[in-house]
Amino acid sequence: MERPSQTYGDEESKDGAPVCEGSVDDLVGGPIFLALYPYFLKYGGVFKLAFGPKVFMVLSDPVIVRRVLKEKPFAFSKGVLAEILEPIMGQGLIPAPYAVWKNRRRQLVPGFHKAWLDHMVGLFGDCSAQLVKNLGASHLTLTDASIAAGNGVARIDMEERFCSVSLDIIGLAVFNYDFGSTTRESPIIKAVYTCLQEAAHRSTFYFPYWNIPFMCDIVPRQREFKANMKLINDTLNGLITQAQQFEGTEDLEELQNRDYSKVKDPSLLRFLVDIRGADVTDLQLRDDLMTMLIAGHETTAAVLTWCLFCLVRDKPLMKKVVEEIDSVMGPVAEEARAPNYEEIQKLELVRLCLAEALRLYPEPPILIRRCLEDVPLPKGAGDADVTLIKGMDVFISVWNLHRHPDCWEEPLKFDPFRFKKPYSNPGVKDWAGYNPDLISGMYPNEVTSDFAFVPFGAGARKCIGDQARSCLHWSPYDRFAMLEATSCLAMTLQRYDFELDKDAAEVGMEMGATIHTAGGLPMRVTRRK
Ligand code: HEM
Repeated sequence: MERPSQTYGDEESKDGAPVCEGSVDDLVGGPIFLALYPYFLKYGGVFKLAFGPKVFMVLSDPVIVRRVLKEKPFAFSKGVLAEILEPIMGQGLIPAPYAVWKNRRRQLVPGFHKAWLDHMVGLFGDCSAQLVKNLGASHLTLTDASIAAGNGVARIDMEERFCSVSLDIIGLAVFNYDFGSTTRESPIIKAVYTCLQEAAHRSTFYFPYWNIPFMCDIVPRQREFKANMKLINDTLNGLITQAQQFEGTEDLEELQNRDYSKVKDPSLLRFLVDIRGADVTDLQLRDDLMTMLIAGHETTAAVLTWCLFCLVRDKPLMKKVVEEIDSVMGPVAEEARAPNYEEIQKLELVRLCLAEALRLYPEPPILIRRCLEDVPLPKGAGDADVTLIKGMDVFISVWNLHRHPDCWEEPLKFDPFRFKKPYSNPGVKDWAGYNPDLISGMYPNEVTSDFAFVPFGAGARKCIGDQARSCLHWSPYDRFAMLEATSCLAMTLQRYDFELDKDAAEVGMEMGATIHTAGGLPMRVTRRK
């Protein structure tokens, strides 16, 4: 990426980073990660964004991201993100400070062990089968004549469907609670969504008015937030109390080797109650569960939605994907059939398409940190000597990194086959490039790409839904999120053909807007013959 020298910082700052004065129109008119992309192209992989009283360091270079996530993970807190999420997730794993995080992570990771994930593959299949069945039932909204003729076309918002199925999965997996959201609307689901919207609202406000005690009682949206949080907390506390009524074993090896097909409650909550040390409070358990619920469903729904969006716009690629599904799972049958663990391993192209969707449309698109100490940065693709100063707020733009013109050939093109070819660029100092030989298991990651591809984060605080080494007998395929997404996408595409229903949706999404702002993903759905 070539930058004219005069644009390399309008003004040098004490930390050595080029300074970019953000324009109000750019930064408040849409999602901030989109506004940062043109600034990245102009200022490079590290620059300081000054916007009114706020200042953020924006990082979009693989070598620099490696320093922050992998080499110095404990030199940073979650900063602004922790402040926004604390009222919802408390001291859950995502916002938790290091001292709390280290104990909780040690307790939670063994829960994602092989025997449990094997069992989860069955759960992914059951919930996706419900989705597939409901897509079929959607034909009932058409006239009887068109159904009878067997050529009914249903118009369905697939983003909403994928959100429902991933919510049902996470509810059952984490606390054995059936949201049943693919079939009905429940007050608890509404409460969860309203709280998430409130978190998004708070992230755009400069003054945290909700921290003023009486404001929570007089501002209607804050009153609603309080009521919703009470509903969620009462439900989670009820589930924790219920789980505690049964005596379980505390032996980790025994727990990790049990036959889950014979276990009445196979949830993560049950595991945590069985294994928990005397020092873990009910409040900490609640925070952990709430964090899983939020972290584990919209992310998966987003990758499924974007992947389907990209595939419907590339018919030859879609054909190849469907051929792979048919060859691995057999021809379309009357009843939807879920892929088993071995079949998911064979669905390579499906997985690479999901990975490519995560590259182009990462969720979350930005990772937020605050420096707890001064951290000097390597140069990467730039030539400035930059130090992150203690107290500084940092945005790691995964969006920019995944579209970095120095790290990817044709970065804006949806091409899952790119992950099969090596790529290197000596212009990015100390970057080892992309090496497909390093793929072990499901799909490329930060190791394969030397930190140019980090959809699940990296280092100590990497996503727990992408954690493979959770027990003695682990396999590189033991990754909750990708097993779930692969199973769900394969089952959906095995049964239905999809076409985008509205030009408007296409235009909105093409601009990179979030799916929500583009009005979901309206699709015309027809049953495959
Ligand atoms: C495709 C799906 C998913 C994506 C793209 C994704 C992405 C991420 C990313 C980027 C992070 C790192 C955040 C940071 O460094 O600031 C993260 C953390 C986390 N994710 Fe996921 N996630 C997914 C699915 C899941 C699932 C299914 C679960 C739970 C079952 C989960 C639970 C968590 C937790 C607990 C953390 C915090 C880890 C820690 O700080 O130790 N995620 N996720």
